[in-house]
Amino acid sequence: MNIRIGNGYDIHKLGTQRRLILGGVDIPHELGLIGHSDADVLTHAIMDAMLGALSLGDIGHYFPPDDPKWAGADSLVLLSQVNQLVRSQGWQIGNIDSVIVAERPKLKPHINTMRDRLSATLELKSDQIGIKATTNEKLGPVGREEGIAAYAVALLVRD
Ligand SMILES: Nc1ccn([C@@H]2O[C@H](COP(=O)(O)O)[C@@H](O)[C@H]2O)c(=O)n1
Ligand SMILES: C[C@@]1(CO)OP(=O)(O)OP(=O)(O)OC[C@H]1O
Repeated sequence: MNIRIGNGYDIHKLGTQRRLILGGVDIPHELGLIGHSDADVLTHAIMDAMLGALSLGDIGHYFPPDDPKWAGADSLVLLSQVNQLVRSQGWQIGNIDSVIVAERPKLKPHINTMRDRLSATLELKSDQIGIKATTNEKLGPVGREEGIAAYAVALLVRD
């Protein structure tokens, strides 16, 4: 059995007139994440963890932020493409774990929906995806609600 591990990180600024999408879930909040795509930091961190596990580069390589094709992109569509890439090389996902760092809003009520969306996209059982939320205890840019960050690790396995 071959095993590979990867990690991913992303952060986006918060602003008005934007939706807050995390793990493919549209979360009601007065601020949303700013980006070229839908700025779903959790999904971006997970993609980078999967790519990193196989030394396949990062999401900017596959979905360049200056390519108009990805303007407003649904990150779950991009995640599906990364999933196909990983599986096409004979790898399966053992599990993914992640943490979202956000001062507000309270994410706990949305975590299971995020796990359902992500596991459906990745063809996994929802218990193969861990998602936690924590505040940054009001410290730094995330603590000042200037942005939201996410970290992820992915374990890939192959016979
Ligand atoms: N945006 C967030 C942040 C945190 N939570 C939940 O609250 C718990 C305590 O967070 P601390 O940062 O104060 O340690 C955390 O374990 C999460 O369950 C949340 O739902 N949304
Ligand atoms: C997926 C992409 C596509 O533009 O999303 P962005 O919203 O630009 O987000 P970022 O995490 O800065 O870079 C990744 C990009 O490849």
